Amino acid sequence: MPDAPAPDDLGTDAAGGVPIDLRDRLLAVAADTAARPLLVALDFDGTLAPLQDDPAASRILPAGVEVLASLAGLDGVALALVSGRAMGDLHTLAEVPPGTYLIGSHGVERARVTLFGLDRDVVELAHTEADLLAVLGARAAAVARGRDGVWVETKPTAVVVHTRLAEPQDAEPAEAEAVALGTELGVGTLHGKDVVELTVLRADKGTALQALRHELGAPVVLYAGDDVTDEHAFAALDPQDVTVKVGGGPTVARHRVADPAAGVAALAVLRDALERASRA
Ligand SMILES: O=P(O)(O)OC[C@H]1O[C@H](O[C@H]2O[C@H](CO)[C@@H](O)[C@H](O)[C@H]2O)[C@H](O)[C@@H](O)[C@@H]1O
Repeated sequence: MPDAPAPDDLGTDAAGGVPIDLRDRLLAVAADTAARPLLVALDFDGTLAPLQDDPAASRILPAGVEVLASLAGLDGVALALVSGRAMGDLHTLAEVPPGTYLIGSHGVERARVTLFGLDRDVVELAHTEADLLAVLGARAAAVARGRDGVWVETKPTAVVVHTRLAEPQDAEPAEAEAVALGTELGVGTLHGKDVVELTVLRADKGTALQALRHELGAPVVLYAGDDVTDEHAFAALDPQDVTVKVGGGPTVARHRVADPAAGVAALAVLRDALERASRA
């Protein structure tokens, strides 16, 4: 680690924010008719949508909305968002076209966008899991209590202790206590960017993404993500797949872009090359 170029190296040969190594790989995938259907799978927060203090304010960059719509309209391309967000939240915030697959709650939830709303697999908690989630909510609230900027997000299968708005003297003990709470209660614990997520149903993005690619029969997957939880997906994918880390930090991804805008620019490179290939 890291496999991908370090963030400081990106500017040296980057064209339009898209590093040359990544651009060349995208052009090769677009030209390879055996790489169909091509599954383009993308994380949401920090990848398509720049990080925000308020999670409800997150939106995909406008250029990203446009490129996703055109990618999804191409023959031989399947589009998926793979997020830690709860499914309802993801569907509300993500402006993606009908046909898009949505994987939410880090792989617990699965749905497909249709013209008439969401076609989704319903996830129901057993009584013991629902009771555990209630205990988690109460205990996580106690972790946040009295700490400025620390708050708790509740999801259908998890709770999330957020610390983005907190100073280190509040954030660090809150995160440590949240991790200890997960250990004490024997639940799944995911440590992301200024969040500790405690979940009663364990899943990971890598397992969910590989399941989707096998269902679709996709020989090649492009996956881009920015957070520690996206490393599960990078690690689970195959050598022929295209893995892109967005931003800094250690990664097993093969490629790196500096930020969401550069990630969207890379998707535009792929879209343009696929359109050229379809006309050839
Ligand atoms: O897998 P993702 O799509 O990246 O979702 C992961 C978590 O995203 C949200 O939290 C993150 O984004 C927030 C808005 O930009 C930011 O305030 C927070 O610090 C980030 O960790 C979401 O609130 C979580 O539930 C997701 O698990």
